[in-house]
Amino acid sequence: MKKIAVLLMGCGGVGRHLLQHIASCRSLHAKMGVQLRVVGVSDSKSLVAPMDVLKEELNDELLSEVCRIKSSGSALSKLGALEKGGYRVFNASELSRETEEIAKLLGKSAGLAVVDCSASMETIEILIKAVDLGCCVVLANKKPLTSTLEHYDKLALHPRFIRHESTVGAGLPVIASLNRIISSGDPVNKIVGSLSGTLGYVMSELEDGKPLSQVVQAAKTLGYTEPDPRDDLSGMDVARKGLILARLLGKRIIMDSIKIESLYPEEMGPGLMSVDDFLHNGIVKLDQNIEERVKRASSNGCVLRYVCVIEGSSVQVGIREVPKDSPLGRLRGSDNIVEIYSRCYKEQPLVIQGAGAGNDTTAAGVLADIIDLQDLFH
Ligand SMILES: NC(=O)C1=CN([C@@H]2O[C@H](COP(=O)(O)OP(=O)(O)OC[C@H]3O[C@@H](n4cnc5c(N)ncnc54)[C@H](OP(=O)(O)O)[C@@H]3O)[C@@H](O)[C@H]2O)C=CC1
Ligand SMILES: N[C@@H](CC=O)C(=O)O
Repeated sequence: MKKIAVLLMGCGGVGRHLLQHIASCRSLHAKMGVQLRVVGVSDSKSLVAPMDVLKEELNDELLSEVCRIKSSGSALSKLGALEKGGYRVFNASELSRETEEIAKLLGKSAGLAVVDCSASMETIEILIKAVDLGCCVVLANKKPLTSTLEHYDKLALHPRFIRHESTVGAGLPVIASLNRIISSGDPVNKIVGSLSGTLGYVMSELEDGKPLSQVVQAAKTLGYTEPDPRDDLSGMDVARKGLILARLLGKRIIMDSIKIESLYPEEMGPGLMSVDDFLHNGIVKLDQNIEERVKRASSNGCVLRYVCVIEGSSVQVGIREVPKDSPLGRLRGSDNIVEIYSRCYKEQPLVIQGAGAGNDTTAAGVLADIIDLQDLFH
């Protein structure tokens, strides 16, 4: 049986679903000859790990307790250090050092998949160290790959050791499809897509006459939004996905070069308003303007979609009026659509479409990525 050791950073909606999927797929994975050993779970302030990561793992009962504690809104540290329970809890000041320690112990020997299901910039350093120590990395978090080109190059140094399918299109096989096209030498000329589950859902609900403030709240409850929904509404999350795809195509682009259209004004930005204040008081002020835009588009036989276009060395993201009866216009709910134009897919693009957000599908994408690494483990 091949054993894949997994260290999970981030135990929010996606991370918890991943742990649940790992536990519920035990017998399926056993039939495939693979066993996942969870040797660490961290949130923003603590890390829980077995006493001896070389021989032990966090059992499913403990993982279920981790999920219960985190879904109740508590910190992982609530688990307490019950040494006789066979695990240890490290605090915030020990978090990075102990994560690195586990990477050192396992990276070059049995192997380790360091999985980033946080939404943090702070994981970049530890991910780079993990790569240096021979670990594999699996990302749902888009921030590491959309940081500086220097960080990107370090993370993507060994392409066989990195998987990040869920960073674009959640569980949809966008990255895998693009990698196949790239490795066949088929030049990609253009990618057009609706890459945000949140904005797709928001735009199609607005068509049904619902106010923006209400549908954004619903998207958050459904697990589609980023922890701060302004990351979606600013277009930043889509820009990150566009940048990840463009960099995969070999384009040396940085975030500042991307033209991004925001759905809210600067004075409602993160530095100036809390998330709660924005959701309860700020966003209602935007209802009328977007309602008028939706009506204007409708009178032209169109609907609004938040579109990403990658062509040449340019990435642009913003609202477009598209015909109701077009592939983009027919998109409903949190579905994403990605059209890839290349030499082989010239007149008719390769189209990938389906659920593009949600904790379940995103975690499924992460799990498939981990299993895809199995040939690197013994
Ligand atoms: N939901 C979706 O549809 C999709 C999400 N993603 C990506 O998945 C990621 C997770 O999203 P989601 O689960 O909704 O986010 P949540 O906010 O629910 O969870 C984030 C988790 O990360 C933890 N965290 C923060 N900083 C660190 C750190 N330095 N080290 C370890 N853990 C840390 C948080 O800890 P604490 O609990 O202490 O705050 C929290 O447990 C995001 O990057 C998102 O962009 C990608 C595709 C689709
Ligand atoms: N917030 C994102 C989640 C997936 O990346 C989205 O809405 O698409």
